[in-house]
This record gives sequence, structure tokens and C-alpha cells, in this order.
Amino acid sequence: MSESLPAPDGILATVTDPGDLKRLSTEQLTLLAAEIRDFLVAKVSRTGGHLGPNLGVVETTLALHRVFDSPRDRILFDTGHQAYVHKIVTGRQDGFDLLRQRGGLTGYPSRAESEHDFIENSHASTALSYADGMSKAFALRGEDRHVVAVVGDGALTGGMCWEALNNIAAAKNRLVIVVNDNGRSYAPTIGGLADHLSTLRLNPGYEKVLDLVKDALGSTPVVGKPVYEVLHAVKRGIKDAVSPQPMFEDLGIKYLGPVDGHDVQAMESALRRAKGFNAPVIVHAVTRKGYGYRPAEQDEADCLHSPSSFDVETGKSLAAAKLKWTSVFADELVKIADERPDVVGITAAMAEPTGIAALAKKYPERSYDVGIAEQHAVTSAAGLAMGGLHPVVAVYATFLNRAFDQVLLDVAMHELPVTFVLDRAGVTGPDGPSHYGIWDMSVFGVVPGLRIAAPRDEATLREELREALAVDDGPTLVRFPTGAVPAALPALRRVGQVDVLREDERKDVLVVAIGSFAGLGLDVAERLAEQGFGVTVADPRWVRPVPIELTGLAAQHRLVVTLEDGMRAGGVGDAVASALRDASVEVPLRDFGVPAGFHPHGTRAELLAELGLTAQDVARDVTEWVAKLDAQPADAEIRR
Ligand SMILES: Cc1ncc(C[n+]2csc(CCOP(=O)(O)OP(=O)(O)O)c2C)c(N)n1
Ligand SMILES: CC(=O)[C@@H](O)[C@H](O)COP(=O)(O)O
Ligand SMILES: [Mg+2]
Repeated sequence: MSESLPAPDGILATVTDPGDLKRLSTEQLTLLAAEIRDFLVAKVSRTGGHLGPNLGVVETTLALHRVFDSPRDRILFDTGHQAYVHKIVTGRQDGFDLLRQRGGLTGYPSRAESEHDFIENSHASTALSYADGMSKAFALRGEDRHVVAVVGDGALTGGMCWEALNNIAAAKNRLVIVVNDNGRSYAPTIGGLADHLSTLRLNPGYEKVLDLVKDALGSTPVVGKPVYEVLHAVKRGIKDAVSPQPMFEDLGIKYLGPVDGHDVQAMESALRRAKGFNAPVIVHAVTRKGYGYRPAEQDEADCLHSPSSFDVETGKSLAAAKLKWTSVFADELVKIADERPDVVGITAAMAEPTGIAALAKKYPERSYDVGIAEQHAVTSAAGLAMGGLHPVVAVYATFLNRAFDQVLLDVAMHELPVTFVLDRAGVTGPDGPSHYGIWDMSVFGVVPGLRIAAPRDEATLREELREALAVDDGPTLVRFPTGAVPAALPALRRVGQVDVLREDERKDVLVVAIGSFAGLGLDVAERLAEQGFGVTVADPRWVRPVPIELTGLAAQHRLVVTLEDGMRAGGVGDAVASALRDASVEVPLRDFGVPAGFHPHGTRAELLAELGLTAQDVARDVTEWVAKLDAQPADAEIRR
């Protein structure tokens, strides 16, 4: 291909492997970066996905793949939501039409997709720990290969990063850390680290001044000792003069930067220098989230961090506006906060996505963004509660997993009034296995004293949130799924705290429908009724501990079926079965839930169908189960 002119159908079409990047000229790289941006906007505008983060790492990713030899050298992405460019240059351009869709590319690195991919977990702040381990392994095995970790400034607010940095500094292994500093998580990154990075960022002259001095001194091919010492002394002087002492060097990790992360040559130069160090080194890349696409650059909320499909011209979402669970939560939380000055909110760098932003807008002094630091969020909430407040910790369900110990021993053991609000609970879908919110009712169901509510619609979310905030002798947890709230599902009557949604004078089957599966329970009931069964549908509302009234209702029926949008193992179905045994209520029970596993990405509906969690599947299974029970001798041991 001509060095000077792009190929007729562009340069991007000629890039199928990182090696193709190494032959490109500076001009061609500039053209390629523009093509990649056009590609990202065009594709993600149709599929949805992490547009802002990936627009911000185009040049950095190109430089990484020109300097290092992936996959022999390992390039790791923290959180992984900014790995689209990496996928584009490692032979996966064709997969973007089905990005985050069933059978298509995942939105994160995937070992099944490519030998260039390693970390599949989309939870932030893990890459440096992987990198620490890998660099130790390569050192121990005597393997001459590099480990590079790309970490966002937001991810750096996560505690694991600092645990890793401490060990990386101690190990002194060869390791390149690229801090992708765009100054944001969703919103501007908070905290002392963010301030330190912005201080460094505001001294971009450091590298440029250094280059000027080097030019002035003339870079002899072999720098003799005197020249080197002069140059080094000058460099120290420059660093001290133009750039505050980066704390990383105090940690024992070399620091290079700040570097313009949108200048491929500057990044390549810094990365080549970093590659030459036989020790850990940080390359501080200064980038802009959404760079090169004005609607993203100008999006004050989150630089189009993870939009659904959108209009390319305007950046405006094409998704139909629906009332979402998050909006209902946010609205009710502010109403409660109006009445309760002791109620405060905590977010882990996700104020907008969790709804805490609404509280922060009206009561900024009662809203805390702790960064991507869920463990700290929970124990800080314990401190807030010990100080006489009632904190609401709002996170996505999957992210609370990493704070289990804090929930168990810092909050529950102290019987503190903390309310956890888990958004995206249950089967989510496009973000793949590490974003599924299926674990909470099983994992946190074992926490002594923790009460768990699963609302089924807008009214019960508002009601159960208020009930949770009224509890002052222990923690509470309210969980709801992603997306739009369903139509109202009113109760016929309430038995204690259990809502009866449907009933029949013939009491053949009791369907216990948990939270977002209430609608499914009603649909199953209709199908069973068509086959002549008398079906009651009950929503316990508070699912842990199991309401005593549920055992009473069960005792009136021949069979019990439980439905939950959560892991079956150790879930509410198991808890109900245990409660029936404890109450000596010998009624056969069949529990339906999500099988334990790392389930693939796709739409929520697709995955529920694949898991057999549709009205048709459940009704059929129940019918077959009843037939088996009826075929058993009357004295057969009751089976589930
Ligand atoms: C443990 C955890 N908490 C929250 C999130 C949600 N999340 C995904 S990306 C992101 C912001 C990441 O910011 P940064 O690391 O700076 O990357 P950028 O998007 O700026 O490139 C957050 C909070 C997550 N993935 N993992
Ligand atoms: C990478 C990450 O964790 C978030 O950006 C997440 O993908 C957002 O999910 P929602 O799109 O459901 O808000
Ligand atoms: Mg960032």
C-alpha cells in the first residue's frame, strides 16, 4: 500500500492484525484514528454500547499495539468497557454489527473471541492485580515479555488498585501501567487522587520542555556519562519546576507524563521509554472521554458513557422514553428525604445511573459519591449510621458482591440502619455475565438480620422503600431489575405482609412470585387455570426472612411453585422450602430461578427464554411435575 495515500476503501479495512499498524506512517495513523472514530459512532449508534470511553482511547490503543507485541505481550484493560478499539485492530471489525447481542461480540474482552483478550470481568479496579500476578509469573518463569495494564482514572479510585500498586512497587517487576486519565468516571472523578492527577495533568509542558532540552543538548547516539548526568540533572530540575512530585514515584513506581493521549507519536515515545525500563512504570495519558464526537464531548452527564441506540447527528437517544425503576426510586427517595433529614445517599461513582443524582441535586450536602469504592461505601455507610443517620447505598446489584464482608460484619453485625438499593438486579443481559444481578438474594440472604424486599411495580417500590427506611434496628435491601417498570399489579388482599394477586376457591397451586417475576407468576397462573388448576398467586414483597404468612398460605394448597429473578441455589425458593419444613408444612415445592453460572450476553428476554423462565416453560414444567406427583403412591416421599 502506498505510504502516502490511504487505500481506496480506507486504511481501517487493511488493519486485521496489530502487525498491520506497525507499517503505517504518521499521516496514515492520523487518518486511521479518524476512520476508527467514524466506525465507532456508526456502529454503536445502532447497537448501543460504551461510546464515550472508546472514543477516548483510540490513539492510546493504536500506540500500545505499535509498541508492544500482543498477545505475547499482554495488554490488559481495567473494566474492559474501553476495549472496542483493541477489538477493532485485532481482527474483529465485522463483529460490531452484533455488539453486545446474542451470538455477537461481547462488550468486554473475551478469551473466546481472541488470543489478545484476557480480563473478562467488567468490574472495575482489577487490572493492576492481574498485572501484578502476571508480571510475577513471567519473572519467575524467566519469560521475556511485557505486561501492560490500561487503567482509567475512575478505576483508580477503587481500593484494589492501591493494594496492587503497593505490591507492584514492592515486586519491582517490569510492568507498564497506562493511566487513561480523562478526568471522569461517569461524572468527573472525585477525591484526592483525582485532584492529584489533575494537578499533574495541568502541567503538560513537562514532557514538551524535556524534549526541548534534549533537542538543545543534542541527542548523541551514545550518551556518555557526563552528558547523561547533565541531561538527568536538567530533567530532575524540569520535573521539579514544572510538575509536582507525582505520588506514584513516592510509592516507588516510575512516572512518565503527563502525555497527550490523543497524540499517537507522543504516546508511542512514552510507551517505548516505559518499555525500556526493567521496573514498574506509569505512563500518565491525558485523554478526553468522547473525544472527536461533539455530542459525546458536550454531554455533561457522562460523555455518552454507555448510550443505547442514538441519532448520529445529534447524539440523542432513539430509545422510547419509559418510566424506569431507577426514576421511581429516585423520585421516592427525594420525597422521603424531604421528610427525613436523617436520610442520606451514597453512590459509587454512579450518581446518574442509580438515581442518587436526584437526591444530590436537591440535597448536595446529603449525597456522597465515594468513587468506584463499593467496600468503602458500605463501611462508610456504617459510620454514617453510627453517627445517627440512615444512609441509602445505591449500587448495581452485581457490584455489591465485592462488599459482602462489609455488609455482613460492618453493617449487619452492628445492627445498623443502612438501606441498600440494588438496581439492575436479576438477569440484565447486554453487559454479560459479570453484570448479571442474580446473586444478591442468595449471597445476602444469609446475612443475619438483613431484610430483603423485592418490589413488583412502581407502587410496591415506593412502599417497600419507605418500609425499609422505617427499619432502624438493622439493615434492609431493596432490589429491582433494569429497565422500565411494568404496568401496576394491584393486590386483591394482603395477608400480613404478603400480597395475594390472584386466587381461586380451588387451592391446587400456590405460585410465590418474587418481585419482577410477579407478572410472570400471573401469566403462569392463567396457563395452569386453562388446564383446570385452581391457582393462587402471592407476592411476599419482603422475601428474606420468609414471611410466616407464606407458610400458612402454602398449607392451604396442594403444591407450591416459587419464581425468582435470581440465582436458584440458595435463593428464595430454597428459603421458602426451608420455612415450610420448619413449620412442618408438607407441601411439594418446585422452585424456578436462574441456574448458577456465568451466563452469556444478550437481551433479558432472550436469556430468560433460554433459561426456561417464560410462562409457557414454567406452566409446562409444573404440569409435568403434577402428573409425576399424581403417578406416585400416596405415601411417596415428597420431592421437589
Ligand atoms: C466495581 C464496579 N463499580 C462500578 C462499575 C460501573 N462503571 C463502569 S465504567 C465506570 C467508570 C469508569 O471510569 P474510568 O475507569 O475512568 O474509565 P472511563 O470510562 O473514564 O474510560 C463505572 C463506575 C463497574 N464496572 N465496576
Ligand atoms: C461498564 C459498566 O459497568 C457500566 O458502564 C455498565 O455497562 C452500565 O450498565 P447500564 O447500561 O445498565 O447502566
Ligand atoms: Mg475516566
